[in-house]
Amino acid sequence: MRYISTRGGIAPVRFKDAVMMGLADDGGLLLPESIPAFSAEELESWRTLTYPQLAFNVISRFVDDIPAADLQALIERSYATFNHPEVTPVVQKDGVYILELFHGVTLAFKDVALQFLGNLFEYILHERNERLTIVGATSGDTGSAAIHGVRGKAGISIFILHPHGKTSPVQAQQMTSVLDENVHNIAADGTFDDCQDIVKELMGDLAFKQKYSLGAVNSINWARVLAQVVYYIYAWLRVAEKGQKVLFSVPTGNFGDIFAGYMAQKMGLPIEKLLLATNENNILTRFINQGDYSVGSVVQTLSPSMDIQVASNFERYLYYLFNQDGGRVSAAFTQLKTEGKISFSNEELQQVRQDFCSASVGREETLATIGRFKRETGYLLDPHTAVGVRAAQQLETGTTPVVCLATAHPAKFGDAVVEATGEPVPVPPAIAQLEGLPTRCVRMAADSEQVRNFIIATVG
Ligand SMILES: Cc1ncc(COP(=O)(O)O)c(C=O)c1O
Ligand SMILES: N[C@@H](CCOP(=O)(O)O)C(=O)O
Repeated sequence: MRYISTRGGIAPVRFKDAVMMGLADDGGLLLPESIPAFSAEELESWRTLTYPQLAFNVISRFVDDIPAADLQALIERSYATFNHPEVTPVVQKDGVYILELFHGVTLAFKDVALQFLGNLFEYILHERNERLTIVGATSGDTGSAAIHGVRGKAGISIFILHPHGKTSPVQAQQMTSVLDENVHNIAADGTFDDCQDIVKELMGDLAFKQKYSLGAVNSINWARVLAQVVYYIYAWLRVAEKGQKVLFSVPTGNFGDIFAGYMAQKMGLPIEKLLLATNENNILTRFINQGDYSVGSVVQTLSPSMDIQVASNFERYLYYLFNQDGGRVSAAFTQLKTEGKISFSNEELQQVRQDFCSASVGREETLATIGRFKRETGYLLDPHTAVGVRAAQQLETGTTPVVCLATAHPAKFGDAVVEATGEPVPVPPAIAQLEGLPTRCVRMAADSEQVRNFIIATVG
């Protein structure tokens, strides 16, 4: 399988090179040259597979430069760290299915892909005898999952930028209490979008990227999206009958998670609709419902990991929306830079509404959903998941099974959950043990030159 850029400006690369390249060298995002499909019969034959077995079946279709036995071992090692035998179990509550994606080491869905990516990096670096300097941006969850995916690994240094004071206290503690020598946290005075811009700018400086062997852990890295495709299929196998269509509700920020669902659908998974749920940072909801893709300011909400305006993976979707025309994608991003918006034709917007539906859920509705769900089912939702659940409950779905992605454990966002329920949140050991741990973090302006100099001074 070869990978191409959404902007059409690079020669195709193979999987391992795509993983190491992260952001495509022409500034675009990497995608497989073609999408491997599965049949309804094949899907049926996967019903009895364990999560790692299914992951191998799906991921191996996109990878032809790692021997099967090595890939299988790598996948098994990645999911052995999860504290649930099913890895991503599905539970049924109040008429919807909840796909629990928070049983990994840092209690958020990011662990599903970042345990895999950490092991993949280690494998490729060992094979090539190379080093890697990871530069990543986080609104709270990617950072801790990436740090836990690569902490202590030989040949890897990791620099994670988060917006100072804008993550939950648990998220900040999870990142900054990791004191391994290869881990460097930067608290930037700005928003997640500022942090993501810095990462893209540094990765876009090809001389710097090459000299310091920069790598990406954000979902700009194709391997992140690929690993996330698996749990859509896993969930479908648990809730649907042969051929039955399912609706997935996806709390959305950077568009990586819902794009993985879009890929699963393109591979052949019977998906009725992907419901894109946003908090008050609702640019993508405005886009889907009104065709208005104009960038606003990031606002702080109860679901801080979704406090994002410019979603990086939206570019991957645009590539398909624009009939795989890299020139049109480049033009769209030039327009975004100069005018702060992207314009679409009526036909394109019609297609968007076939692919997605969308709703934005505000603070009061999020709190009310967590409170009501707890009272009526005894189940605690985190604020991100609550956005997806509320969005789904507003829809007329008839007999279509609805799967809501539970993207984080509620204890990561204790303040919001206490405000919603009036009760303390049971704290899992992974969070309880963080209390009082020493931390290390450098605070800096959201300025790419300062970050660049810090990286140079640190890795030498
Ligand atoms: C808990 C949680 N929910 C939802 C999201 C949104 O996912 P995505 O950025 O892939 O759209 C994030 C951040 O990525 C998150 O950390
Ligand atoms: N919500 C994310 C933001 C980064 O998203 P990614 O999927 O592109 O890594 C976070 O928690 O950091």
